[in-house]
Amino acid sequence: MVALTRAEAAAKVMVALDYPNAAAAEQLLEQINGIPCYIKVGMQLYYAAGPGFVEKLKSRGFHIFLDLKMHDIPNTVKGGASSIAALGVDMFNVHAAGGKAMMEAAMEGVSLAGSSDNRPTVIAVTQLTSTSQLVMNEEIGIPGTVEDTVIHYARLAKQAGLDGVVASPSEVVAIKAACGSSFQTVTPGIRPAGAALNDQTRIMTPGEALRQGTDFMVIGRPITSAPDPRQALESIIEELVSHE
Ligand SMILES: O=C(O)c1cc(=O)[nH]c(=O)n1[C@@H]1O[C@H](COP(=O)(O)O)[C@@H](O)[C@H]1O
Repeated sequence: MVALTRAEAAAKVMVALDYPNAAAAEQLLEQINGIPCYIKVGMQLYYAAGPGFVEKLKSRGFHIFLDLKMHDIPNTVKGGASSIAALGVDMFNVHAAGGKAMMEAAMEGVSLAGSSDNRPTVIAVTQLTSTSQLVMNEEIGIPGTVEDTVIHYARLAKQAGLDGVVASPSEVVAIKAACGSSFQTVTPGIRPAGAALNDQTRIMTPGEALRQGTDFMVIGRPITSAPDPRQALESIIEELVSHE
């Protein structure tokens, strides 16, 4: 595997700013100031701080993944995607479970918002990384293996014209085999060795995830709940740089 520079490793990490307000998010951004990682804004922060906060982060040069996981009828998702694309974020997501027509509508919404040259990357959530095989089969009612479901959703997302999927790192190799190496994989469920699992079930360490060939790793609490978030992020980057 080709060794990563520190900047390349940092650019693979998407720090999840799961905070209740802009002030708390700003505090974390201050702590990790100067580290060239991606920033993920999810529903907790977006619903509290709004589009203005996202635009502010963009104007300060951050790469933003806006994680609102849209899942609705195609017309509504088209409108939502158009509004998100107009914000100028770099990436956003929808749920693959909404189906192909819904995902195609998301792409249509993006094209309504502007030129295809600088459009956001659009990805589809497959099976949430908090979902175990048992829960998927017995509670949600989807038969088969999690990997089969993830691959089914990934193929559907590709057919709809999306750029990639959100999945667990354990599914990356199969996704790339099914959809091609340029089909992007964004993987939450990342836990450095010894870190608390919290509500995640399909997990891997940063180094293992890198070895699977993931494009981006979404990491929240292992950084944001650490006593020293900057040091936690630095040590994840170090693990990626030194991983063989
Ligand atoms: O779309 C996501 O980002 C996402 C999909 C998924 O399947 N699992 C998942 O954990 N996420 C997000 O990734 C982040 C993971 O956070 P931590 O579990 O704290 O590292 C959270 O912000 C989740 O909302």
